[in-house]
Amino acid sequence: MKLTEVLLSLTFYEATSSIEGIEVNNIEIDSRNVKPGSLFVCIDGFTVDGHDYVQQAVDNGAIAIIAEKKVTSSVPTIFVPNSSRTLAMLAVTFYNNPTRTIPLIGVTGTNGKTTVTYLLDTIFNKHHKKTGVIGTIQMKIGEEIYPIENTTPDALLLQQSFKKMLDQHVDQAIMEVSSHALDIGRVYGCDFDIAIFTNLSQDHLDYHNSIDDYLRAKILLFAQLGNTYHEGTQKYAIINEDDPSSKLIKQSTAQHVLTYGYKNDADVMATHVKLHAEGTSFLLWTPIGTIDINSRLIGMFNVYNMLAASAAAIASNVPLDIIKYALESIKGVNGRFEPVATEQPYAVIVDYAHTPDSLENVLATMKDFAKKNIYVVIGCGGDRDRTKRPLMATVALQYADHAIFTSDNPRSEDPQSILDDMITGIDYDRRKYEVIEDRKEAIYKAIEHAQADDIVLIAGKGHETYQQIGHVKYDFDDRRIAEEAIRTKEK
Ligand SMILES: CC(=O)N[C@H]1[C@@H](OP(=O)(O)OP(=O)(O)OC[C@H]2O[C@@H](n3ccc(=O)[nH]c3=O)[C@H](O)[C@@H]2O)O[C@H](CO)[C@@H](O)[C@@H]1O[C@H](C)C(=O)N[C@@H](C)C(=O)N[C@H](CCC(=O)O)C(=O)O
Ligand SMILES: Nc1ncnc2c1ncn2[C@@H]1O[C@H](COP(=O)(O)OP(=O)(O)OP(=O)(O)O)[C@@H](O)[C@H]1O
Ligand SMILES: N[C@H](CCC[C@H](N)C(=O)O)C(=O)O
Ligand SMILES: [Mg+2]
Repeated sequence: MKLTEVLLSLTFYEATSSIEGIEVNNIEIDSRNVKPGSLFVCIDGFTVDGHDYVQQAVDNGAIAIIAEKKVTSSVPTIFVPNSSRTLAMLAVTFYNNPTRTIPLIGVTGTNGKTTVTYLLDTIFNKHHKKTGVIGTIQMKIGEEIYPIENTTPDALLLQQSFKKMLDQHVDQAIMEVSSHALDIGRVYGCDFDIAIFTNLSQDHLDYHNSIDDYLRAKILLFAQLGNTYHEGTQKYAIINEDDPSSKLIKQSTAQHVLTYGYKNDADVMATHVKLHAEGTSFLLWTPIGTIDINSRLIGMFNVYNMLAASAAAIASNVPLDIIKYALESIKGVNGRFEPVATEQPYAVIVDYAHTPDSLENVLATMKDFAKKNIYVVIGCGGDRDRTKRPLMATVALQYADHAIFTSDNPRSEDPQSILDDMITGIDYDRRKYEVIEDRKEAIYKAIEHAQADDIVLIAGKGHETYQQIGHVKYDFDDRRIAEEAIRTKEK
C-alpha cells in the first residue's frame, strides 16, 4: 500500500521530506522486526523509548518513520501528536478495517472475562458460527491456536489478527479488553458491536492511580461503542445490574443497554438458582423466553458469567435452545476451577483466582460444599498491585482452614519481600499458615496435608504453563506438579 494511503485517516501530520510514491510492505513497532519496506512507528514504552531505535530500524530497511518526538533519520520522518493512537489508526487502514466487517464482542471487568469469552465461543460454535477468540489464554481462530503475550494485544497485532480472522472467514470475533489496553489505546479503532461488563473490584492498582481511574479506563469500552452498525443488528452494552459500578457504565454509552442480574431486576435474569458441588442449575429469564439451565460450572460467579454470555448471545440473535445446549455442554474453562486427577480421596482444584474478589468467590463456593478441611496454596505476582497482597492473604485465611503462602510469578521482585507484603500486619494465628517460597514445595506440602474429603485449592496461575522468576520463564504447570505430588503420596 502507498504510504500516502496508509496516512489517509490522519487529519494532520508533518513529513520531513516528500513521501510520494513510497510503498509500505508492513508496519512495525519493534526495530528488531523491521524488514526492507517497513514503516517503523516509534512508541515511548514503559521500559524503553522506541524513538531511540530509529537508526536500527533504518539499518534494517525502514522506508519511513512515524514519531511523536524529535528524531533524525535518513528516511522521511512523519511527526504526529500521539504515536500510540496513530499506530492504531494506521493499522486499521493498512489492514482494511477488518472489524467493520466482522462482528466483534469485547468483554471487560475485573474477573470473568476469559470465562465469558469461552462461554460465547461455545455458544457461537454450537450455532455453527466460526469464531476468533483473543484473550489471556491464547488467540484462537477456528481450531488454530496462536500464543500471545498480552490479554489484549497491541493495536498492530490486534488489527493483524482481525485481518487473519477475516481471511479465514470467521463469523464472530470475541475478545477480552483489559483496562491497560483501554488506557493505552490498544483497541482504539476497533468497531465493537457488543461490549460486556462483568464486574469491578480491586486489581491493577500498580498501573491505575486509584479504583476510580481503573473504572474510568473500563468505561472507555462503552464510550467507544460507536454509531456504525452491521446491517440488521444494533449495538449493545451488556451490563451487570448487580455491580455498583454499573450505573456509571450505563451512563457512558449512547447505545442500547441490556442488563443482567440475580439480585436486581434486569433484562436477563437468573432465578431458582441451585448451587451444588457438581454444577449449577437455574431458570434463565430473557426478553425472548425462559429456559432452565443445568450447567457443570460451579459457583454463583459462574451464574453471572453465564448470564453475561447469554445476554450477548441473545443480542446476536442466537436462539435460546442453542444457548441452553451450549451452556450445558461446557465442562469447564482451562485453568478455571479445574479438578486435578480424581481418584484420590480428597479434591485438588487449580484456579486462576489472582485478585481478592475472585479468591473470595472461589473459596466461598468451596466452603459451601466442603465436607472437611480446605487447604489453599496462594501467592501474588511480582511487579503487580502490591496493595492486593495482604487482602488476598486475609481472604485465604478467612475462608480456608489452612493456607500455604508461596510464590506466584515473582518477576523482577524478591519473592520473600512479596511474601512479607502478604503477611505483614495480618492478624491470624501463626499455626493457620505456612510460608514456603518454592511453589512446587508448597503444592507438595498441601497435598501431603490433605486427608479424605478435604479440598486443596491451588490458586493464582490456572492455565499458565510457566513461572516467571526474574526475566526467565521456567516450565511450570500447577496441574502437572499437583498430579506428581498426588502420585508420590498415593503410591
Ligand atoms: C506495562 C505494559 O503494558 N507493557 C507493554 C508494553 O511494553 P513496554 O511499554 O515495556 O515496551 P518497551 O519495551 O518499553 O518498548 C517500547 C517500544 O520500543 C520498541 N523497541 C524496544 C526494544 C528494541 O530493541 N527496539 C524497539 O523498537 C518496542 O517494540 C516498543 O514498541 O508494550 C508491549 C508490546 O505491546 C507489551 O507486551 C507490554 O506488556 C507487558 C508484557 C505486560 O506485562 N503488560 C501487562 C501489565 C498488561 O498489559 N496486562 C494487561 C491485563 C492483564 C489482565 O489482567 O488480564 C494485558 O492486556 O495483558
Ligand atoms: N464473574 C466472576 N466474578 C468473580 N470471580 C470470578 C468470576 N468469574 C471467574 N472468577 C474467578 O476469577 C478467576 C479468573 O477468571 P477469568 O480468567 O475468567 O477472569 P479474567 O477477567 O479473564 O482475568 P484476567 O484479568 O486475568 O484476564 C477464576 O479462576 C475464578 O476464580
Ligand atoms: N493478567 C494478569 C494475570 C495475573 C496472574 C498471576 N499469575 C500473576 O502473575 O500475577 C496480570 O498480568 O496481572
Ligand atoms: Mg482473562
